[in-house]
Amino acid sequence: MNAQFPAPADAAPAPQRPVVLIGPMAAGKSFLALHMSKFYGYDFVDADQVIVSRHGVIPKIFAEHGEKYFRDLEADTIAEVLRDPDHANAIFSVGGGAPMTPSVREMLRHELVAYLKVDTETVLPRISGNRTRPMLQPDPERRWQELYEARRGCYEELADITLDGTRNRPVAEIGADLEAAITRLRSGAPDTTQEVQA
Ligand SMILES: Nc1ncnc2c1ncn2[C@@H]1O[C@H](COP(=O)(O)OP(=O)(O)O)[C@@H](O)[C@H]1O
Ligand SMILES: O=C(O)C1=C[C@@H](OP(=O)(O)O)[C@@H](O)[C@H](O)C1
Ligand SMILES: [Mg+2]
Repeated sequence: MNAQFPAPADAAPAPQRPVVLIGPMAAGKSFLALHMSKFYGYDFVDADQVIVSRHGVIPKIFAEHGEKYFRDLEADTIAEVLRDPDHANAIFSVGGGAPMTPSVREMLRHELVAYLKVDTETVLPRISGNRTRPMLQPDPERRWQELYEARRGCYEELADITLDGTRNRPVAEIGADLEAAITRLRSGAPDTTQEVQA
């Protein structure tokens, strides 16, 4: 939840901050962040891509070092991106499990956070047979549901903006909603995004 928005009317403009995209696996966070860079000119940063570029693919990190090691890399990466002025204009997608790490959750409380909400009908076809997300093994559909139930409260609590990614909505529509919400919040108006049914 963001402490800087809206700024008091008489305050100097706050320096620009990234917008952090959270939500469950395969909601389309990375896809949406890339879309926002192409269509609206934001910097694109994806925490998993940074980790992979430095440490190799995620299944191998989990297999060789375990989840805790990955979570530490993830938390360090997120902290680094958030303090980098070069990424102040980023739409920053983070992995679905990132907000479950207490230090990450604490960082995100001070940032502008958009939660990409999806329904099972949208997401299950995207993860069926998935072998690249270690947290979904060995039964992606069942594991996705379990993790979603365990994590959804955390996503809801952090969200300044809730994006409707249900019914397989096209990324262009979700992106337009995100752009409108960012503009609204940065201008100091309250977010009027309607809660969606998942
Ligand atoms: N709005 C969308 N419409 C159709 N397919 C999508 C949409 N968003 C994501 N996808 C597809 O779903 C898959 C997972 O998306 P991804 O961005 O990797 O999710 P996340 O980063 O949330 O795990 C990708 O193959 C992507 O092409
Ligand atoms: O939810 C999780 O625990 C994970 C989500 C993945 O990212 P996406 O949410 O982008 O798929 C990736 O960080 C890793 O496989 C763990
Ligand atoms: Mg992703």
